Amino acid sequence: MQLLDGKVLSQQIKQELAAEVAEIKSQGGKTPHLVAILVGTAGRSETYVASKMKSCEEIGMASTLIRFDDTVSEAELIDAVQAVNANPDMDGLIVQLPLPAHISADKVMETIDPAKDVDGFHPINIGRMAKGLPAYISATPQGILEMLQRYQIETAGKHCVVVGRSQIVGLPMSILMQRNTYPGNCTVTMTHSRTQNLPEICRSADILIAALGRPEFITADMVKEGAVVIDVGLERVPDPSKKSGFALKGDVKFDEVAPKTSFITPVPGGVGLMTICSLMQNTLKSARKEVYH
Ligand SMILES: NC(=O)C1=CN([C@@H]2O[C@H](COP(=O)(O)OP(=O)(O)OC[C@H]3O[C@@H](n4cnc5c(N)ncnc54)[C@H](OP(=O)(O)O)[C@@H]3O)[C@@H](O)[C@H]2O)C=CC1
Ligand SMILES: Nc1nc(=O)c2c([nH]1)NC[C@@H]1CN(c3ccc(C(=O)N[C@@H](CCC(=O)O)C(=O)O)cc3)C=[N+]21
Repeated sequence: MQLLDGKVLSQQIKQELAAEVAEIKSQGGKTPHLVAILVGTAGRSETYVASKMKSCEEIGMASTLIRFDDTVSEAELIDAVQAVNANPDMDGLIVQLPLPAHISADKVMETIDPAKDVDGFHPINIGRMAKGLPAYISATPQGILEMLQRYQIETAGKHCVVVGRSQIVGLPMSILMQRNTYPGNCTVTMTHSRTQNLPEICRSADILIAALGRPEFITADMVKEGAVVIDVGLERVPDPSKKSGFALKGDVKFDEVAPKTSFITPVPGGVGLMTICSLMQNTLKSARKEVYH
């Protein structure tokens, strides 16, 4: 078993990004700039956004956090998105999810200029990604591809099982793994809560990607000997032995699954850190006008 180590990789990627940002600045170019819109203070959104902003700082990128109370109206939020769209100094925009129930996330996402949509959530980017055209790829799936690539994991012809069909993880992941490029060329099975015989399907996976949000759902009996296991899940579960009162758990029961695998991502320290790197990579691409000209 080898760890797919998000800490090591994200440090490496941040160093590469820092060098690229420094080069742009030394040539008198504009500093790449990521903007995050955060609504309310609920859940872990605040922590994640803070971590994104801090990572930007570390690599010399500019970042702006725009905060709203959770009573903000959809129209006000859309105005804020349009102001970022119109500001040539700002290269990338993320609107942290989830949004309060009275706001349509789809409507807000569709308002983001696809050329600044570094999360890759806009229908235009999802469509372009599916067609294999230049696009911003959703940050978490892109981070997973980067992991597979940097650990040189063979994917062609393998059976990849994706558990979960969310628009931000499972769906784009399943599309990406079947594309005719590396990493890809897999035979993909996409599963969800209505799937029958899930344990059996998981057991036939050479590459198993768990993104369902059910702590420790994937147990050893669901994993083939030698499989590559990618754990996207990240949930808080009560743990009185911890000072904070909770522990972070993935969708995979790590201790019993890890010994059976060839490669596995830890939680924390895996996919989450790669997600943040993808956002910064995409912001740099936007500043360079690499995806949209
Ligand atoms: N590390 C990172 O960067 C990120 C981590 N996450 C984490 O990943 C997890 C998933 O997030 P997200 O994709 O947004 O989740 P969603 O809740 O949007 O989607 C969950 C998916 O899993 C499916 N599902 C739920 N229960 C089961 C089950 N028992 N068997 C099979 N499928 C099931 C659902 O099926 P159905 O469609 O039928 O309801 C749904 O498609 C969460 O723990 C989240 O915190 C998310 C984003 C980024
Ligand atoms: N518009 C939008 N874009 C997102 O990219 C987005 C989002 N909304 N909503 C929520 C999910 C979740 N997400 C994570 C980011 C970082 C970690 C991360 O840094 N994880 C670390 C630390 C975990 C911790 O200590 O809490 C780790 O796994 O080691 C995790 C999860 C981005 N998301």
